[in-house]
Amino acid sequence: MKLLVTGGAGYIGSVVAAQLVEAGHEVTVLDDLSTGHADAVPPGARFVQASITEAAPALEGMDGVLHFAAKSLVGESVAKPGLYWEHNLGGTLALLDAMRAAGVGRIVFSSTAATYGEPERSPIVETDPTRPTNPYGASKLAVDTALSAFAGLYGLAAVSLRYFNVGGAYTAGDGRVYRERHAVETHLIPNVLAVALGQRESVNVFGTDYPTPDGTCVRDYIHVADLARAHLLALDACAPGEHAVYNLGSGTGFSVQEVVSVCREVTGHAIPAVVGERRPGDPAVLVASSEKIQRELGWKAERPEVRDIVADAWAALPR
Ligand SMILES: NC(=O)c1ccc[n+]([C@@H]2O[C@H](COP(=O)([O-])OP(=O)(O)OC[C@H]3O[C@@H](n4cnc5c(N)ncnc54)[C@H](O)[C@@H]3O)[C@@H](O)[C@H]2O)c1
Ligand SMILES: O=c1ccn([C@@H]2O[C@H](COP(=O)(O)OP(=O)(O)O[C@H]3O[C@H](CO)[C@H](O)[C@H](O)[C@H]3O)[C@@H](O)[C@H]2O)c(=O)[nH]1
Repeated sequence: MKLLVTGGAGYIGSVVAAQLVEAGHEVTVLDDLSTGHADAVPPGARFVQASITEAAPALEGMDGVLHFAAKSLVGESVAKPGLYWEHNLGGTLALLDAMRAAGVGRIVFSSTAATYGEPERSPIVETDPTRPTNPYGASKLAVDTALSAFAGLYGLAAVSLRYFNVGGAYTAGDGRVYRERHAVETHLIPNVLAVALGQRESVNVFGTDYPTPDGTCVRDYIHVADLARAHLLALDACAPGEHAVYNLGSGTGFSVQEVVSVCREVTGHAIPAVVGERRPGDPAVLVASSEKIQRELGWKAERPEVRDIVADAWAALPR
Protein backbone atom coordinates (compact mmCIF):
# COMPACT_ATOMS: atom_id res chain seq x y z
CA MET A 1 0.00 0.00 0.00
CA LYS A 2 0.93 3.66 -0.33
CA LEU A 3 0.90 4.93 3.24
CA LEU A 4 1.31 8.26 4.98
CA VAL A 5 2.85 8.01 8.45
CA THR A 6 2.34 11.20 10.43
CA GLY A 7 4.83 11.55 13.27
CA GLY A 8 7.07 8.98 11.58
CA ALA A 9 10.22 10.80 12.73
CA GLY A 10 9.24 10.16 16.35
CA TYR A 11 9.84 7.18 18.62
CA ILE A 12 6.92 4.86 17.83
CA GLY A 13 6.14 6.22 14.36
CA SER A 14 9.70 5.60 13.14
CA VAL A 15 9.55 1.95 14.27
CA VAL A 16 6.23 1.45 12.50
CA ALA A 17 7.53 3.23 9.39
CA ALA A 18 10.58 0.93 9.40
CA GLN A 19 8.41 -2.19 9.72
CA LEU A 20 6.10 -0.96 6.94
CA VAL A 21 9.07 -0.40 4.61
CA GLU A 22 10.39 -3.87 5.50
CA ALA A 23 6.95 -5.32 4.70
CA GLY A 24 7.14 -3.79 1.21
CA HIS A 25 4.81 -0.82 1.60
CA GLU A 26 5.50 2.54 -0.04
CA VAL A 27 5.90 4.90 2.92
CA THR A 28 5.84 8.68 3.18
CA VAL A 29 6.61 10.19 6.58
CA LEU A 30 5.02 13.55 7.38
CA ASP A 31 6.49 15.19 10.47
CA ASP A 32 7.11 18.76 11.64
CA LEU A 33 10.14 17.61 13.68
CA SER A 34 8.78 19.33 16.79
CA THR A 35 9.85 16.34 18.91
CA GLY A 36 11.14 13.99 16.21
CA HIS A 37 14.41 13.61 14.31
CA ALA A 38 14.87 13.59 10.53
CA ASP A 39 17.49 10.82 10.85
CA ALA A 40 14.88 8.55 12.49
CA VAL A 41 12.98 8.36 9.19
CA PRO A 42 13.85 4.93 7.78
CA PRO A 43 15.80 4.71 4.56
CA GLY A 44 13.36 3.80 1.85
CA ALA A 45 10.68 6.17 3.16
CA ARG A 46 10.03 9.58 1.62
CA PHE A 47 10.13 12.46 4.10
CA VAL A 48 7.93 15.57 4.06
CA GLN A 49 8.59 18.13 6.78
CA ALA A 50 5.18 19.63 7.45
CA SER A 51 2.41 19.86 10.01
CA ILE A 52 -0.60 17.57 9.95
CA THR A 53 -2.65 20.68 9.17
CA GLU A 54 -0.78 20.88 5.83
CA ALA A 55 -1.08 17.22 4.86
CA ALA A 56 -3.24 17.66 1.72
CA PRO A 57 -0.46 17.50 -0.92
CA ALA A 58 1.15 14.47 0.74
CA LEU A 59 -2.19 12.62 0.85
CA GLU A 60 -2.64 12.46 -2.93
CA GLY A 61 -2.76 8.84 -4.06
CA MET A 62 -2.43 7.37 -0.56
CA ASP A 63 -4.23 4.17 0.45
CA GLY A 64 -4.11 4.90 4.15
CA VAL A 65 -2.73 6.92 7.06
CA LEU A 66 -1.01 5.87 10.27
CA HIS A 67 -1.43 8.84 12.57
CA PHE A 68 1.15 9.23 15.37
CA ALA A 69 1.76 12.99 15.28
CA ALA A 70 0.60 14.50 18.56
CA LYS A 71 1.55 16.38 21.65
CA SER A 72 1.89 13.73 24.35
CA LEU A 73 3.20 15.16 27.62
CA VAL A 74 0.57 14.70 30.31
CA GLY A 75 1.97 17.43 32.59
CA GLU A 76 2.21 19.95 29.76
CA SER A 77 -1.38 19.17 28.80
CA VAL A 78 -2.55 20.12 32.29
CA ALA A 79 -0.64 23.42 32.10
CA LYS A 80 -1.59 24.21 28.48
CA PRO A 81 -4.86 22.44 27.65
CA GLY A 82 -5.56 24.68 24.63
CA LEU A 83 -2.38 23.50 22.96
CA TYR A 84 -3.53 19.88 23.29
CA TRP A 85 -7.03 20.50 21.96
CA GLU A 86 -5.61 22.50 19.08
CA HIS A 87 -2.91 20.02 18.05
CA ASN A 88 -4.44 16.67 18.93
CA LEU A 89 -8.10 17.30 18.12
CA GLY A 90 -7.94 20.32 15.78
CA GLY A 91 -4.94 18.95 13.91
CA THR A 92 -6.52 15.53 13.52
CA LEU A 93 -9.83 16.97 12.30
CA ALA A 94 -7.90 18.92 9.65
CA LEU A 95 -6.13 15.70 8.68
CA LEU A 96 -9.45 13.80 8.48
CA ASP A 97 -10.95 16.52 6.26
CA ALA A 98 -7.91 16.42 3.98
CA MET A 99 -8.16 12.62 3.84
CA ARG A 100 -11.79 12.85 2.81
CA ALA A 101 -11.01 15.42 0.13
CA ALA A 102 -8.23 13.18 -1.22
CA GLY A 103 -10.37 10.04 -1.05
CA VAL A 104 -8.14 8.33 1.54
CA GLY A 105 -10.44 6.08 3.55
CA ARG A 106 -8.25 4.19 6.01
CA ILE A 107 -6.61 5.31 9.26
CA VAL A 108 -4.82 3.71 12.20
CA PHE A 109 -4.67 6.11 15.14
CA SER A 110 -2.41 6.25 18.23
CA SER A 111 -4.80 6.39 21.15
CA THR A 112 -3.76 5.82 24.74
CA ALA A 113 -4.44 4.22 28.10
CA ALA A 114 -4.88 7.81 29.31
CA THR A 115 -8.38 7.77 27.73
CA TYR A 116 -9.57 5.55 30.60
CA GLY A 117 -8.43 7.73 33.51
CA GLU A 118 -8.63 6.08 36.93
CA PRO A 119 -9.94 2.58 36.13
CA GLU A 120 -12.64 0.82 38.12
CA ARG A 121 -11.10 -2.59 37.55
CA SER A 122 -8.00 -4.28 36.26
CA PRO A 123 -7.15 -5.34 33.62
CA ILE A 124 -8.93 -2.68 31.57
CA VAL A 125 -11.10 -3.82 28.66
CA GLU A 126 -12.12 -1.60 25.76
CA THR A 127 -15.74 -1.29 26.91
CA ASP A 128 -14.75 0.10 30.31
CA PRO A 129 -15.67 3.72 31.11
CA THR A 130 -13.48 6.42 29.58
CA ARG A 131 -12.97 9.24 32.06
CA PRO A 132 -9.62 10.85 31.26
CA THR A 133 -7.98 12.73 34.09
CA ASN A 134 -5.94 15.13 31.94
CA PRO A 135 -6.38 17.12 28.68
CA TYR A 136 -3.95 14.82 26.85
CA GLY A 137 -6.18 11.79 27.46
CA ALA A 138 -9.32 13.86 26.82
CA SER A 139 -8.00 15.10 23.45
CA LYS A 140 -7.15 11.54 22.39
CA LEU A 141 -10.58 10.31 23.48
CA ALA A 142 -12.19 13.11 21.46
CA VAL A 143 -10.34 11.86 18.37
CA ASP A 144 -11.55 8.32 19.06
CA THR A 145 -15.09 9.68 19.22
CA ALA A 146 -14.62 11.64 15.98
CA LEU A 147 -13.30 8.52 14.24
CA SER A 148 -16.46 6.61 15.20
CA ALA A 149 -18.60 9.41 13.79
CA PHE A 150 -16.56 9.63 10.55
CA ALA A 151 -16.76 5.86 10.12
CA GLY A 152 -20.54 5.95 10.53
CA LEU A 153 -21.08 9.03 8.35
CA TYR A 154 -18.49 8.74 5.60
CA GLY A 155 -17.53 5.06 5.59
CA LEU A 156 -14.05 5.71 6.98
CA ALA A 157 -12.17 2.53 7.96
CA ALA A 158 -10.60 3.33 11.33
CA VAL A 159 -8.73 1.61 14.12
CA SER A 160 -7.67 3.22 17.39
CA LEU A 161 -4.87 1.45 19.22
CA ARG A 162 -4.79 2.34 22.91
CA TYR A 163 -1.18 1.93 23.92
CA PHE A 164 -0.25 1.40 27.53
CA ASN A 165 3.42 2.08 28.47
CA VAL A 166 5.69 1.71 25.49
CA GLY A 167 9.39 0.92 25.88
CA GLY A 168 12.37 -0.77 24.28
CA ALA A 169 14.04 -0.22 20.93
CA TYR A 170 13.81 -1.82 17.50
CA THR A 171 16.67 -3.13 15.38
CA ALA A 172 15.60 -3.36 11.74
CA GLY A 173 16.76 -6.02 9.29
CA ASP A 174 19.43 -3.61 7.98
CA GLY A 175 20.85 -3.20 11.49
CA ARG A 176 19.51 0.34 12.04
CA VAL A 177 18.39 0.97 15.58
CA TYR A 178 15.24 2.97 16.36
CA ARG A 179 14.98 4.24 19.93
CA GLU A 180 13.25 6.70 22.21
CA ARG A 181 15.05 10.06 22.30
CA HIS A 182 12.96 12.93 23.53
CA ALA A 183 14.53 16.29 24.45
CA VAL A 184 11.97 16.48 27.26
CA GLU A 185 11.74 12.96 28.67
CA THR A 186 8.97 12.15 31.16
CA HIS A 187 8.83 8.37 30.72
CA LEU A 188 10.13 6.14 33.48
CA ILE A 189 12.44 3.68 31.69
CA PRO A 190 14.52 6.25 29.75
CA ASN A 191 14.78 8.41 32.87
CA VAL A 192 16.05 5.48 34.93
CA LEU A 193 18.53 4.45 32.23
CA ALA A 194 19.80 8.05 32.03
CA VAL A 195 21.02 7.59 35.62
CA ALA A 196 22.91 4.43 34.65
CA LEU A 197 24.46 6.38 31.75
CA GLY A 198 25.65 9.06 34.17
CA GLN A 199 23.39 11.72 32.66
CA ARG A 200 21.33 12.10 35.84
CA GLU A 201 22.24 11.78 39.51
CA SER A 202 19.18 9.80 40.54
CA VAL A 203 15.67 8.85 39.51
CA ASN A 204 12.65 10.37 41.15
CA VAL A 205 10.02 7.88 42.32
CA PHE A 206 6.75 9.76 42.13
CA GLY A 207 4.86 8.59 45.23
CA THR A 208 5.17 5.52 47.46
CA ASP A 209 1.74 5.77 49.08
CA TYR A 210 -0.42 4.30 46.33
CA PRO A 211 -2.73 1.35 47.12
CA THR A 212 -0.38 -1.11 45.42
CA PRO A 213 1.82 -3.90 46.88
CA ASP A 214 4.93 -1.69 47.24
CA GLY A 215 3.14 1.67 47.26
CA THR A 216 4.41 2.77 43.81
CA CYS A 217 2.33 3.01 40.63
CA VAL A 218 1.80 -0.12 38.56
CA ARG A 219 1.96 0.03 34.77
CA ASP A 220 1.76 -2.36 31.84
CA TYR A 221 4.88 -2.13 29.67
CA ILE A 222 4.79 -3.12 26.00
CA HIS A 223 7.76 -3.51 23.67
CA VAL A 224 7.79 -1.00 20.83
CA ALA A 225 8.49 -3.76 18.28
CA ASP A 226 5.41 -5.70 19.43
CA LEU A 227 3.34 -2.53 19.44
CA ALA A 228 4.50 -1.68 15.93
CA ARG A 229 3.47 -5.09 14.59
CA ALA A 230 -0.06 -4.46 15.80
CA HIS A 231 -0.26 -1.48 13.42
CA LEU A 232 0.42 -3.67 10.41
CA LEU A 233 -2.33 -6.06 11.53
CA ALA A 234 -4.72 -3.16 12.19
CA LEU A 235 -4.04 -1.69 8.77
CA ASP A 236 -5.07 -4.95 7.10
CA ALA A 237 -8.10 -5.39 9.35
CA CYS A 238 -9.54 -1.88 8.80
CA ALA A 239 -13.11 -2.20 7.48
CA PRO A 240 -15.02 0.64 5.75
CA GLY A 241 -17.70 2.12 8.00
CA GLU A 242 -16.19 0.60 11.13
CA HIS A 243 -14.13 2.05 13.95
CA ALA A 244 -12.44 -0.60 16.06
CA VAL A 245 -10.69 0.13 19.37
CA TYR A 246 -7.98 -2.15 20.76
CA ASN A 247 -5.92 -1.98 23.94
CA LEU A 248 -2.26 -2.82 23.60
CA GLY A 249 -0.28 -3.96 26.59
CA SER A 250 1.33 -7.11 27.88
CA GLY A 251 -1.34 -7.80 30.48
CA THR A 252 1.05 -7.74 33.43
CA GLY A 253 1.62 -4.88 35.84
CA PHE A 254 5.02 -3.74 37.10
CA SER A 255 5.53 -1.20 39.84
CA VAL A 256 7.90 1.75 39.54
CA GLN A 257 10.16 0.10 42.14
CA GLU A 258 10.17 -3.15 40.17
CA VAL A 259 11.13 -1.32 36.97
CA VAL A 260 13.97 0.46 38.78
CA SER A 261 15.17 -2.94 40.14
CA VAL A 262 15.11 -4.49 36.67
CA CYS A 263 17.08 -1.50 35.34
CA ARG A 264 19.69 -2.05 38.09
CA GLU A 265 20.02 -5.72 37.14
CA VAL A 266 20.25 -5.03 33.42
CA THR A 267 22.76 -2.18 33.68
CA GLY A 268 24.76 -3.32 36.73
CA HIS A 269 24.48 0.24 38.01
CA ALA A 270 23.29 1.12 41.54
CA ILE A 271 20.80 3.74 40.16
CA PRO A 272 20.00 5.83 43.24
CA ALA A 273 16.27 6.44 43.62
CA VAL A 274 14.83 9.41 45.48
CA VAL A 275 11.26 9.22 46.74
CA GLY A 276 9.26 12.26 45.75
CA GLU A 277 5.68 13.48 45.74
CA ARG A 278 2.99 11.87 43.62
CA ARG A 279 2.83 13.24 40.07
CA PRO A 280 -0.61 14.84 39.62
CA GLY A 281 -3.00 12.84 37.45
CA ASP A 282 -1.21 9.47 37.76
CA PRO A 283 -3.65 6.56 38.28
CA ALA A 284 -2.39 3.92 40.76
CA VAL A 285 -2.73 0.94 38.42
CA LEU A 286 -3.02 0.78 34.61
CA VAL A 287 -2.98 -2.72 33.16
CA ALA A 288 -4.44 -3.65 29.79
CA SER A 289 -6.44 -6.59 28.72
CA SER A 290 -5.21 -7.11 25.16
CA GLU A 291 -7.47 -10.12 24.67
CA LYS A 292 -9.57 -8.37 22.04
CA ILE A 293 -6.68 -7.71 19.65
CA GLN A 294 -5.30 -11.20 20.29
CA ARG A 295 -8.66 -12.75 19.51
CA GLU A 296 -9.67 -10.57 16.56
CA LEU A 297 -6.36 -9.79 14.88
CA GLY A 298 -4.15 -12.62 16.13
CA TRP A 299 -1.68 -10.22 17.76
CA LYS A 300 0.66 -11.55 20.43
CA ALA A 301 3.52 -9.90 22.27
CA GLU A 302 6.82 -11.59 21.39
CA ARG A 303 8.84 -9.70 24.01
CA PRO A 304 6.41 -9.21 26.91
CA GLU A 305 9.06 -9.30 29.66
CA VAL A 306 10.01 -5.97 31.21
CA ARG A 307 13.57 -7.25 31.42
CA ASP A 308 13.70 -7.56 27.60
CA ILE A 309 12.10 -4.15 27.13
CA VAL A 310 14.68 -2.55 29.44
CA ALA A 311 17.57 -4.57 27.98
CA ASP A 312 16.70 -3.51 24.42
CA ALA A 313 16.33 0.15 25.43
CA TRP A 314 19.68 -0.04 27.26
CA ALA A 315 21.51 -1.75 24.38
CA ALA A 316 20.27 0.93 21.95
CA LEU A 317 21.65 3.88 23.94
CA PRO A 318 24.80 5.49 22.53
CA ARG A 319 27.72 5.38 24.98
N1 LIG B 1 5.21 6.69 24.13
C1 LIG B 1 4.15 6.17 24.75
O1 LIG B 1 4.29 5.46 25.77
C2 LIG B 1 2.77 6.41 24.23
C3 LIG B 1 1.69 5.83 24.90
C4 LIG B 1 0.40 6.02 24.41
C5 LIG B 1 0.19 6.75 23.25
N2 LIG B 1 1.24 7.34 22.63
C6 LIG B 1 0.97 8.10 21.40
O2 LIG B 1 1.77 7.58 20.35
C7 LIG B 1 2.14 8.59 19.45
C8 LIG B 1 3.63 8.60 19.25
O3 LIG B 1 4.27 8.78 20.50
P1 LIG B 1 5.86 8.89 20.61
O4 LIG B 1 6.21 8.48 21.99
O5 LIG B 1 6.48 8.23 19.46
O6 LIG B 1 6.04 10.45 20.50
P2 LIG B 1 7.13 11.32 19.71
O7 LIG B 1 7.06 12.70 20.28
O8 LIG B 1 8.46 10.62 19.71
O9 LIG B 1 6.57 11.32 18.21
C9 LIG B 1 5.60 12.21 17.76
C10 LIG B 1 6.07 12.73 16.40
O10 LIG B 1 5.05 13.57 15.87
C11 LIG B 1 5.64 14.78 15.37
N3 LIG B 1 4.59 15.81 15.46
C12 LIG B 1 4.03 16.31 16.58
N4 LIG B 1 3.08 17.21 16.27
C13 LIG B 1 3.04 17.27 14.91
C14 LIG B 1 2.24 18.00 13.98
N5 LIG B 1 1.31 18.85 14.40
N6 LIG B 1 2.46 17.81 12.66
C15 LIG B 1 3.41 16.94 12.22
N7 LIG B 1 4.18 16.21 13.06
C16 LIG B 1 3.99 16.39 14.39
C17 LIG B 1 6.85 15.00 16.24
O11 LIG B 1 7.86 15.81 15.64
C18 LIG B 1 7.33 13.56 16.49
O12 LIG B 1 8.25 13.16 15.50
C19 LIG B 1 1.57 9.89 20.01
O13 LIG B 1 0.34 10.14 19.37
C20 LIG B 1 1.34 9.56 21.48
O14 LIG B 1 0.32 10.32 22.03
C21 LIG B 1 2.52 7.19 23.08
O1 LIG C 1 10.89 9.90 36.40
C1 LIG C 1 9.87 9.25 36.58
C2 LIG C 1 8.94 9.01 35.52
C3 LIG C 1 7.79 8.29 35.79
N1 LIG C 1 7.56 7.81 37.04
C4 LIG C 1 6.36 7.01 37.30
O2 LIG C 1 6.43 5.89 36.45
C5 LIG C 1 5.13 5.51 35.99
C6 LIG C 1 5.11 5.51 34.48
O3 LIG C 1 5.21 6.85 34.03
P1 LIG C 1 5.45 7.24 32.50
O4 LIG C 1 5.61 8.74 32.47
O5 LIG C 1 6.57 6.41 31.97
O6 LIG C 1 4.13 6.80 31.74
P2 LIG C 1 2.57 7.04 32.14
O7 LIG C 1 2.13 5.88 32.93
O8 LIG C 1 2.38 8.40 32.66
O9 LIG C 1 1.89 6.92 30.70
C7 LIG C 1 0.80 7.72 30.31
O10 LIG C 1 1.23 8.72 29.48
C8 LIG C 1 1.86 8.28 28.29
C9 LIG C 1 2.16 9.52 27.49
O11 LIG C 1 3.30 10.13 27.95
C10 LIG C 1 0.96 7.35 27.50
O12 LIG C 1 -0.08 8.03 26.87
C11 LIG C 1 0.41 6.25 28.36
O13 LIG C 1 -0.58 5.54 27.63
C12 LIG C 1 -0.21 6.83 29.58
O14 LIG C 1 -0.63 5.80 30.44
C13 LIG C 1 4.17 6.53 36.60
O15 LIG C 1 3.64 5.99 37.76
C14 LIG C 1 5.06 7.71 36.98
O16 LIG C 1 4.62 8.43 38.09
C15 LIG C 1 8.45 8.03 38.09
O17 LIG C 1 8.22 7.60 39.22
N2 LIG C 1 9.58 8.75 37.82
